[in-house]
Formats: sequence, C-alpha cells, structure tokens
Amino acid sequence: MRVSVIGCGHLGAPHAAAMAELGHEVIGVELDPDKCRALSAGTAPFYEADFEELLVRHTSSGRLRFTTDLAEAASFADLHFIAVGTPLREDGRGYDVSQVIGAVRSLVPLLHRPATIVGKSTVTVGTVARIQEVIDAGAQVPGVDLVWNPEFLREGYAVQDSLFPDRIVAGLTSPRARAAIEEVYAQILDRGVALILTDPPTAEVIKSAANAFLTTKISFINAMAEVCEFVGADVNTVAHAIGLDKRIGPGGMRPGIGYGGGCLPKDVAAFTHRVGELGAQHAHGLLAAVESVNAGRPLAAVELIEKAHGGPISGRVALLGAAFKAGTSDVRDSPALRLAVRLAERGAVPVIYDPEALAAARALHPEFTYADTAEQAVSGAELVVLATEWPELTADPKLPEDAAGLVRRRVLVDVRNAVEPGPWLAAGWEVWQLGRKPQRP
Ligand SMILES: NC(=O)C1=CN([C@@H]2O[C@H](COP(=O)(O)OP(=O)(O)OC[C@H]3O[C@@H](n4cnc5c(N)ncnc54)[C@H](O)[C@@H]3O)[C@@H](O)[C@H]2O)C=CC1
Ligand SMILES: O=C(O)[C@H]1O[C@H](OP(=O)(O)OP(=O)(O)OC[C@H]2O[C@@H](n3ccc(=O)[nH]c3=O)[C@H](O)[C@@H]2O)[C@H](O)[C@@H](O)[C@@H]1O
Repeated sequence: MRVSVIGCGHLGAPHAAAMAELGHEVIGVELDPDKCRALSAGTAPFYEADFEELLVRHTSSGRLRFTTDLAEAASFADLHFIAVGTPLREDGRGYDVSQVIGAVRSLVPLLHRPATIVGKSTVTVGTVARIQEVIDAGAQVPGVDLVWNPEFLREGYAVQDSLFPDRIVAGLTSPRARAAIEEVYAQILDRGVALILTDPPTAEVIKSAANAFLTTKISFINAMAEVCEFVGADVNTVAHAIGLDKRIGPGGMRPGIGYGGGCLPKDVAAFTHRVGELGAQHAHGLLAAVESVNAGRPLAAVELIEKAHGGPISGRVALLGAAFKAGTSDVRDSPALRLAVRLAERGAVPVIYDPEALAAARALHPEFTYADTAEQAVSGAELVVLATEWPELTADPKLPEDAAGLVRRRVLVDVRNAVEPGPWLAAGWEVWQLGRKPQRP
C-alpha cells in the first residue's frame, strides 16, 4: 500500500519506518526541515533503539522517503497517518489540538481521489467529531474516510511495539475504512493480534483510559512507598509480591520518582480536565489523586537525599540520568530534571550525566552543569543520585568501585529503586532507595 505519515517525531518517524518494514511504500511528511533532512539522510534525530537501523535500511531501498511537502504526500498515498503533536495547552486546560486540525485541514483539499485518514495522535474525547467536520467542510471528492487508530507504543521500544503491538484499535466512521485498516496492518493481524473495531468515542476513551490506568498503577505503588517509609517496610518486596497475583500483574509498577515524558503527564492532565468538564466526578477524583501523588514524588526524592546526607546540600550532587526513562534521549517532562530543579532550588549544585540525553538536557536546561562521563559527574560530589534507570548505570559492575574514590561520601540515593545494592555495599557505599530501609556496608 502507498501510505503517508504526517508528523515524523517520536511516534511518526518510527511508525513510518515500521510501515516500510511491513512492505508498504511510505512517505513521511515533516514540517521541521532539519528533522526532515536528517531522516532523509538515514540519521535518527533522537535516540530510539533499533530505529536508525530500520531507517537506513528503508531509505536506502527507496521504500521510505521524507518530504516537507504535503502536496507530494497527498498525491502519492491512499492512506494518511496523522502523527503530529498534541501538547498540553499553556493554561493546562486540555490539549492544544491545533497541529492535528491544521494537518487535516491542509491535507483534505489536496486529496483528488478517495483516501483514508488514520489519526494516531492522542486526542481528547470528542476531538474526532471535530476533525470529521473539518473533512466534511474541505473534501473535494467523495470517499475521504476517517479512522481513529490510537497508538500504544512506548519510547525506547517504538519499533518493537509498532511491529508487535498487543492490540490494534480502530474507531471507524465508515465500513470502507475498515478494509483500509485491515489492509495496512494485514501482516500484524495475520499473526492473530487482536483488532478492536469500534466507534470513534470508544477509541478515544480506550487511549485515555490506557494511559490513565498505567499512571494509576505507578502512583499506587508510589503511594505504597510512602506507607512503607512510615512503617519501615520494603516497597520493592511489596510490588513483587502483589504483582504475582495475576489480576494485578508485575508490569508497570516500579516505584520511584514518578512518571514523566512527553505523554503520560500531559495525557492524564488533559483527561483529568476533560472528565471534569464532562462532570464525571468520580473519574475526576481518581485522576486528580493520581496526579497529586506524582506531583509529590520529586519532593519525596529530595527529602530522601537530604536525609541520606544529614541535611540540605550546598555542594555538588552527582545526578546520574537526565532522560525521562532509560532507553531514550527524550527529556520532555523528565522526573530526573524535575529533581535537578528542586535540588538547585535548595542550594545544591547538580552535576548531570546521561548516556544519551546530554544534548537534549543541555538545550532545555543550559543553567545546569553537565559531565561527559559518570565518573566526571561523581568527582568531588557530596553524594550520588541515580535519577534514570539506565542499565549501564544500574548494573555496571565497575561503577561502584570506580566512583568510590571520587565522591566525598560513599552515599548512593537511588530514586528509581533500580540498583541492585550488593556491589555498591561491597564497595563501601550506603544505598538509599524510596520506600526501603537504607542499607549500609
Ligand atoms: N511519543 C510517543 O511515544 C507516543 C506519542 N503518542 C502521541 O503521538 C503524537 C505525537 O507525539 P510525538 O511524536 O511524541 O511528538 P513530537 O513532537 O515528537 O512529533 C510531532 C512532529 O509533528 C511535526 N508536525 C507538526 N505539524 C505538522 C504538519 N502539519 N505537517 C508535518 N509535520 C508536522 C512536528 O514538527 C514534530 O516533528 C502525540 O499526540 C502523542 O501524544 C502516542 C503514543 C506514543
Ligand atoms: O501515550 C503514549 O505516548 C505512551 O505513553 C507511555 O509510554 P512512554 O511515555 O514511552 O513511557 P513508559 O515506559 O510508560 O514510562 C513513562 C514514565 O513512567 C515511569 N515509570 C514507568 C513504569 C513504572 O513501573 N514506573 C515508572 O515510574 C517511567 O520512568 C517514565 O518516566 C505508555 O507506556 C505507552 O503505552 C503510550 O503509548
């Protein structure tokens, strides 16, 4: 099939490469000329596992190309994925959907034969109806169909999740659109992956509910970390034990500094606002509590750091990690950087290292001090904070030994509860984690 992907950011670019991998001829449309140039040259504009390899393979084979020209995509493709951004409005009252509306409004008059528009961006409940109005007002030919096909991929696993999703959801506005969805995802559906065919409002709620549930699980275990601190219990053991109940499951329940990133925080905020507008009081109360727990996590982390230090810190603090989670260079709404801001407010000097996200962190927070290696960050620091759970930081067997001679006090505060304390304790470190008793050598 000939498909276009409009908006080639963290979602759209890997999605375009995955569509090429599924055998389609793909054109990616990206407004930002630098990003478009990089993608055309086979260079990933951000770190995402396996993505660049796929990009190189398919830009070289000619099955995948990029353009800034929407008209070129409109005349080339029969199916158009919309993957542009839906940031939170500046006043926090729901999404700014202007990129989605703008992209559809520009595309529709350029379509001169029947086509399917497949929305992947995350939108507020009720937005698809607005987009349908834009199509109805602008279509020059009959047969321009709209499908809402929310995306569930995780950054760091974007390629894997695009090629091997748990399910595909399609909110249909016409029976014809069903055939287009079945054709574009045929290879995935042939493997028996569930296809949920439904109406657009249900598709919209499925996406919002999925992210709301994921954040509820994270805030729940973080609230349990707070309880554990009061009674001297161990939250990692609690998470493991309750996760063995199949109804609860072990996934997505790592305690720590809270959820961040370009999606979960804004999606829950937008959903909370929308359910409030709708008057769904219980949903509003539940989601507001989830957000409130999350908002408290950086302070909980600062309090743990100061407890471990024996008071506020005025010197250097090595902050290992800047990305919002391991496996990505994305620092949007990163809990690690939220923590850096808090520490700086209280007089400490964070010195930040990250294996992939240094450039992005520097661009967002030029006021901080950065280090090119973990050892450099640790040098002369009062203590070490593990702020992003990169395996090369949490499981590097040499780091505890190498850092031991560089830091002023051998104190590791792991605010992701991701470090296996053994090697650190063996190298003479105290290990502090959220919702756990401190461990001493
Ligand atoms: N990042 C992720 O892992 C996931 C994101 N989503 C949703 O996907 C959407 C996109 O998210 P990201 O890719 O993270 O955002 P992003 O900001 O990384 O990418 C959006 C891209 O669209 C481009 N763009 C905007 N208007 C355009 C237009 N008219 N024509 C061509 N390009 C245009 C921007 O220049 C930007 O590169 C959001 O609604 C997000 O909630 C959904 C699931 C996963
Ligand atoms: O809608 C989206 O954009 C996407 O948002 C999340 O994906 P992502 O933001 O890539 O990251 P997650 O792996 O879910 O992590 C989000 C945040 O929660 C934190 N987290 C995650 C899991 C956990 O157990 N504990 C925890 O604190 C992570 O460190 C990170 O800061 C969802 O997992 C995807 O299914 C969804 O498609």
